[in-house]
Amino acid sequence: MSETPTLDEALESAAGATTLLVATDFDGVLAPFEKNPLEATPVPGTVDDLRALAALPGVHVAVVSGRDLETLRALTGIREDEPIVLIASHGAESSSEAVRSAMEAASVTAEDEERLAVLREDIRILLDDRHPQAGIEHKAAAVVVHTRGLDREVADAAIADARRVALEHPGVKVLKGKSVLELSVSHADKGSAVTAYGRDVGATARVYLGDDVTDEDAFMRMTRPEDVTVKVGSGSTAARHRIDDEEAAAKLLTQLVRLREAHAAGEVRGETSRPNG
Ligand SMILES: O=P(O)(O)OC[C@H]1O[C@H](O[C@H]2O[C@H](CO)[C@@H](O)[C@H](O)[C@H]2O)[C@H](O)[C@@H](O)[C@@H]1O
Repeated sequence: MSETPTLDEALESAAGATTLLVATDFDGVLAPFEKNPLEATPVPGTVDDLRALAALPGVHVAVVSGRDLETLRALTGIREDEPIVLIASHGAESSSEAVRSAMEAASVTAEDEERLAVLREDIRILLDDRHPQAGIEHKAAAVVVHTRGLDREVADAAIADARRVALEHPGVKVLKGKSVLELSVSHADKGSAVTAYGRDVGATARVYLGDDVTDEDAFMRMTRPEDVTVKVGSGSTAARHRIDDEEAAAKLLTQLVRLREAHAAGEVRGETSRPNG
């Protein structure tokens, strides 16, 4: 293998790890963007590939998202009794007890909820009065202003005004995503949450796919030689690898299933596994 492995080489190596964590973002990775956030649908086959990975020995799977837990469960169709962990609200919510416990210090307090209620109302008034074309999304720990599909000037004005409103609310974190401005009272981040899950399962290699600025927290925390960080789409990134789009992400997951199945079959036949675990 060359000093800087190609993505194929890195995946081949990670697939042979004793304990592999596969974690993926939702919007812009598993699911292409839609104007209506509730219409985002995973690329066909991707959730089944996650299920196939989770069924293989020594593989742990997580979907990591800015969505809240209830919405993420509904959009992925991943049931509570399935062995796939959901990490939602950028790490503030999770189906994993270990992740919840690790993120306790960042959990939303009663005071945060009061702050969020006032903020929701101020954002609603702003959009009603000045930006009726912008959309609003309410999440457990955040309110989100949506501008997908709007003219650039209209979108920029809505985002700038929402930022100004946020400044009037101390303790509110502002996250600029793709055609969204998220105003959150949670101080969790995807990097802390997903690495907590990796520690809990004893991952010896971690694969993470993400497309947005909030995924950079995960990319920056996954810097062991065995880690495979993959940025989906354009934009600056701390990830080691890049692929084009959600279709390429779907192919990568299928490739990972095949590679891990091959390693598992090799072990059953008594072949020596790769020495990276
Ligand atoms: O962490 P993610 O899973 O990537 O979630 C980030 C945000 O995704 C959603 O917004 C994005 O997808 C929408 C549906 O396709 C699209 O309309 C919007 O323009 C995108 O930014 C979601 O609505 C946000 O709450 C998430 O934080």
